[in-house]
Amino acid sequence: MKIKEEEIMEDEKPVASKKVIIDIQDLYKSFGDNHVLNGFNMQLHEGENLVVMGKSGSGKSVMIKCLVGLMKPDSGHISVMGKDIVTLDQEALDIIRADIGFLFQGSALYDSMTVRENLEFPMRRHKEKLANVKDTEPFVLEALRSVGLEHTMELMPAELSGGMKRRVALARAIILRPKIIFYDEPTSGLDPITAKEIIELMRSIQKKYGTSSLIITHDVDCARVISERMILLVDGINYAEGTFEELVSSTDEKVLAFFKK
Ligand SMILES: Nc1ncnc2c1ncn2[C@@H]1O[C@H](COP(=O)(O)OP(=O)(O)OP(=O)(O)O)[C@@H](O)[C@H]1O
Repeated sequence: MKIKEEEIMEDEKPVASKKVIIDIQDLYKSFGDNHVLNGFNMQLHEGENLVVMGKSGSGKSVMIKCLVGLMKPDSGHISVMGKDIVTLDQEALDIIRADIGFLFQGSALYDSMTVRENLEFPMRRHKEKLANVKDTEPFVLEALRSVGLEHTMELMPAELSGGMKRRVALARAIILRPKIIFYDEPTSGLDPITAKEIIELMRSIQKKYGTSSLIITHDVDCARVISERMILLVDGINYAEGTFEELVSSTDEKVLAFFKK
């Protein structure tokens, strides 16, 4: 039986046929003689979990900074949700950033603020996105509920375990209902069981909110479970791309080096 394209549900479409939400073309960035990005390319599709792996110092943070407009590339094209990041002014960048959730390495909660205040922080920063919202509490509660921590609203970060802090940071990343989430080493510093719980939460959040995720990780187990596609950043380029299974069965030494424990 022949199925018409429009009969295929959006989330059943193969990744490559989904809409591109981030497009990086031919990105170059050097610091003096240190040529960090040498023509890097990357596409993130709507609803996709894309893992980028690269060894320490390979330029992952530089790439993310260029992506959110914190750093200007030497050359190349970066489009996020259809907007040309390199040419946007501050105000336009802020509007784009309100649609991006960040889970920073090590959670990065403000120690002097309660869980509630930590979650309210991005809401205050991006007031324009929530112009009609008078009461922040339903947002805070819903985000905390998504990570199973609604009872921690009035606690201080010091009263939480490492895994709970990471969950609160995840709740903060989704509070503005972003279209894209950047995860920077989401499982670093966690024991394997807690790391697994965080990965499960990332999956459930993607299902619930339909977000697209860009995940920077060194954690091979995390990459295996979460990625639909992977890009290996080596020598400043997207050296290899494919599913976990495709890359792990590669015969290329530089590719295999990522999967050796
Ligand atoms: N502002 C800067 N000025 C000069 N050099 C920089 C700057 N930012 C980054 N670099 C250099 O760019 C290279 C890539 O750094 P980057 O932080 O992107 O690596 P990374 O892949 O994120 O590493 P890690 O996994 O350790 O966080 C490094 O050699 C770093 O010294």
